[in-house]
Amino acid sequence: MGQFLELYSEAFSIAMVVLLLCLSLRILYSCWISPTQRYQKLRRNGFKGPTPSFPLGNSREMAKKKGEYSSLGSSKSPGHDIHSMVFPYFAQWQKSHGKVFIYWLGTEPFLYVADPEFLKKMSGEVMARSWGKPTVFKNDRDAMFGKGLVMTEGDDWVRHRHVITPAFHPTNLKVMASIMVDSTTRMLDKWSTLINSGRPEIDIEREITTTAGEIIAKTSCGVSNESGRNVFHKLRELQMTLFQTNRFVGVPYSKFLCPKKALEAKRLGKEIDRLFLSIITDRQKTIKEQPASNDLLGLLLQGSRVDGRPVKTLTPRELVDECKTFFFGGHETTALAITWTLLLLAVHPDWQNQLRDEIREVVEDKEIDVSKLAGLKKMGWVMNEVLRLYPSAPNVQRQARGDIQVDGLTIPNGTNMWIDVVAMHHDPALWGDDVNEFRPERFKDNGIYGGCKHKMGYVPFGFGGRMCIGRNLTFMEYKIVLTLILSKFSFTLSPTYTHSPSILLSLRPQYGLPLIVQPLQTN
Ligand code: HEM
Repeated sequence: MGQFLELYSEAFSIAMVVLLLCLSLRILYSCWISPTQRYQKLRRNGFKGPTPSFPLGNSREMAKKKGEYSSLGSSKSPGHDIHSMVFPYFAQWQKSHGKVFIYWLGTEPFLYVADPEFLKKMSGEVMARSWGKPTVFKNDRDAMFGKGLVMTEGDDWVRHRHVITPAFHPTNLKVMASIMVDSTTRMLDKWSTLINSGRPEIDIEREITTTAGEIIAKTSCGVSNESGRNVFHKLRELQMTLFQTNRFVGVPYSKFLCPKKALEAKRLGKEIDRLFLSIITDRQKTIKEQPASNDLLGLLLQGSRVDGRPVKTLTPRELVDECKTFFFGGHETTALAITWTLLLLAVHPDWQNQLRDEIREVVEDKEIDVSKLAGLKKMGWVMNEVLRLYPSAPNVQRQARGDIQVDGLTIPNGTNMWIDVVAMHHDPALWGDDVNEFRPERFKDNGIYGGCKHKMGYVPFGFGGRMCIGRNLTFMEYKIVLTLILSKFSFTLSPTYTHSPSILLSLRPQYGLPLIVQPLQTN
């Protein structure tokens, strides 16, 4: 017996040593050998960039530059030259390495691209289904997007996009207009009450974000007030948890460096999944009895039934991820586009008046008729110009799923891409000397490219086959919300506003947007 125990403990010790050795080799490989090999391959291919240190890559330098900006960057008056405010490290590196270079988040190489011609050639080499999304972000944001459309790849992406695209058809979106009108009207009634009680200063960012959250809760999966608010709060909490202490993206095993954050994100993610799953199963149960509902989830559920029988499309688990994707991707981006618009209109009262005149002409003081929204041309230019100066989605990401050739250079398989939308939208070489001025009329005769010298230089909704699927929903919501606000109120910038655009996944005003709001004088 004693001999057996001795043999057993010897075998156990050997197994432990082998296990530790394997673990150390694995850590050594992921932290050192693999990144060094990739670094050398990129350099051999002619890609330069700031020198990384392992295992943090360039993250420390980025955090330092960001910190320097935070102590200097904000100002009282809104200047629109924001690239060096939001991405001070990229602005600095561009000076020494040009518009295409490699930088490192932890041990992950990122190809930085702010050159539209390079972007055109690179995207011309790859079909939409063959693009990947950076694995580091997929892992980091799993609780938020799961395997929803934003993060899927290959055949799965084709299937998801194929099933979801019809739901965003303008005919389906039209019936959502009344939800948008109702939610906005409720918000404006609240503004009237605030103004009447002597409080005309309103935090517009918070108001618009809440209303857009309510709109997306109803238009995406038909959830109204209480359950919608619940999901909305949980998603918001999750976003804060994930992005406020986001120092170690790309660093191997960084989950273990911030275990509290990782556990909290997991807990919130599971709670949100449970809420959505119960909404979806309830809807599936009632789909036979109830008439078709017109929200996105209802359309996806109807699409998955032919002659009353289910056909192979999206599973309940996949629908949960899509609902999360619509909910998150759909409300904040649109809310911020409206928020930045109200800032710009507050400092350009001439444009406030021009839009009001246009609304009077096109909508004629009647109830909003969706078919007339296309007639709000100037409002369209304003939206394009706002998304140029303050793109809600400040970057677009990809990952190479095979070697890509561009101008004789090889971008190796696995390289991540970071397309700097803010840089291209603020590049005087593409837009001219007035690049940092608010001039909506630049979109008047120049269509959706606004006179940009290169068609890939204006990409607020991304590019190629993976371009934003929700843009028509945004156009409609933007025009409805703005029409209702401008028809009732005028507004100016509050002296308490501090201009500090910053990134928390989306581009937002760091200290909110306080405006002084007044009811319009009726004649
Ligand atoms: C101002 C509003 C919006 C902006 C600026 C915006 C921006 C973007 C951008 C830049 C992308 C990435 C495109 C690419 O990778 O090339 C994207 C993708 C996506 N957006 Fe939007 N978006 C907005 C509104 C919406 C709305 C309202 C929804 C849905 C309700 C939505 C759902 C999605 C989805 C599902 C994708 C992934 C598409 C795919 O990979 O196939 N977005 N959006």
